[in-house]
Amino acid sequence: MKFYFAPLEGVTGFTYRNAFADLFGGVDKYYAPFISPCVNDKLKGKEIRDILPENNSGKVNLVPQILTNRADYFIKATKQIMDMGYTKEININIGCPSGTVVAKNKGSGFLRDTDAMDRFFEEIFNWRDSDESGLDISVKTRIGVNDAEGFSEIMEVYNQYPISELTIHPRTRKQMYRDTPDMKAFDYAVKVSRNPLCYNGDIRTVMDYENFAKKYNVEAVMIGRGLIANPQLVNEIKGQEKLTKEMLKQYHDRLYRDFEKIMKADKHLLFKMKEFWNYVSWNFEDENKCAKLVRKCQNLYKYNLAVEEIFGTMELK
Ligand SMILES: Cc1cc2nc3c(=O)[nH]c(=O)nc-3n(C[C@H](O)[C@H](O)[C@H](O)COP(=O)(O)O)c2cc1C
Repeated sequence: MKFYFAPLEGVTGFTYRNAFADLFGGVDKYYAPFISPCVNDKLKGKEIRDILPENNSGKVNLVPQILTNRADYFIKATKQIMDMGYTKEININIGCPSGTVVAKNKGSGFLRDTDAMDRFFEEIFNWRDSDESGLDISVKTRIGVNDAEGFSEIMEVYNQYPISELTIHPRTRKQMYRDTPDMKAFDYAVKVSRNPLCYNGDIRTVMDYENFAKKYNVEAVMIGRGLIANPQLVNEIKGQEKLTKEMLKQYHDRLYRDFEKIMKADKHLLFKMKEFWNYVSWNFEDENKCAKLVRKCQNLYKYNLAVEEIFGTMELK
């Protein structure tokens, strides 16, 4: 099985990925949060900062991701990204459920128009084949907008193109991150997909992974929140030691130091670290108390006291 780190916009940026790869690793590929190209000729500044090779450690096997429903924007952005050295694989985001994205028929909003998807893929694969670059084009998708009824039509579109890997997060846009993944829809994809599949969704523990792997014979799984919460998860799956408080403390301190260097104001650092605890508190026996201790901090002084209390007095599950 291959293991991929899912992209989480605002969370798994380069600072985060570099620290993770140094301290834990074990992941075959890291998918970068989406870049959304627009009418401009070039992606600039903030749009590409996250994937600049100089910002990404050599330990991070990074796959850039593009969010668009326009073949011309995709091709233009991909050429620029390939010039930066990313010539192996580009991923297309057809899953983002955010309101502003869906309103523009992008991300999971694209799923409501399978004819438009078909035209988009035809154009980009024609370009890819004529370019002879050998670039792999992979896709990360949800299973529908309001329900999964149109999923067979969506799969029909994917099946017409040589997508190098189709990652399925079996939720609809409407579900956002609620409920459980729709494994019936995933079963259907396993049955009909002509392209290699990767599963994504709610793998948070070794047991979750083992239950999945017992049942499915896919080549890869992509893990997001579970791996942010427990950075040792993939290593544990591979039989290494369980996450310890010391590992978690080291990870915390590294991220704190690295974010401190690039954040302009204390409140930004505080926000970033609170976000980290949104996930990491899952590991603690009393996860609600842990989350609350951090959430109520109004400044870095109080935050540091709270972290000291957590690591000093609270135990992992
Ligand atoms: C805050 C947040 C940001 C996300 N950003 C992206 C993104 O940029 N691109 C993408 O394909 N998916 C994005 N996702 C979806 C995740 O990659 C993943 O599909 C989802 O969290 C389900 O997997 P998990 O249960 O392993 O976390 C995001 C999810 C969250 C919660």
